[in-house]
Amino acid sequence: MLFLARMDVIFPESMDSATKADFQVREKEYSGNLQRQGIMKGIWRVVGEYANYSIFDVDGHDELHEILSGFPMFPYMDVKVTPLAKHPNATSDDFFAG
Ligand SMILES: O=C(O)CC1=CCC(=O)O1
Repeated sequence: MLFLARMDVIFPESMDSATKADFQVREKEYSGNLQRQGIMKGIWRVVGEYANYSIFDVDGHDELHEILSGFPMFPYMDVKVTPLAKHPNATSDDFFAG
């Protein structure tokens, strides 16, 4: 099942830059592992915002929740999830093949 997630990162103003940098390193590692496993199909920056759109291919809601809540930045993220179904006019089955 495919899901589109928008993640907005909101760090508290009081958080120092070293702590932010540490979150970014750990986030990249966690995210990279998911991408290498094919669970996270892609991630895009929202232009001009500290936010991203990502696509996840998971078995269901519980797995997605577990994955999202495992992101190191999860406590500082506002996450909105949209379930995706195949569009009848889609010319490619790529995302649905796996
Ligand atoms: O958008 C960001 O920088 C935060 C983030 C969430 C998942 C990821 O890889 O980065």
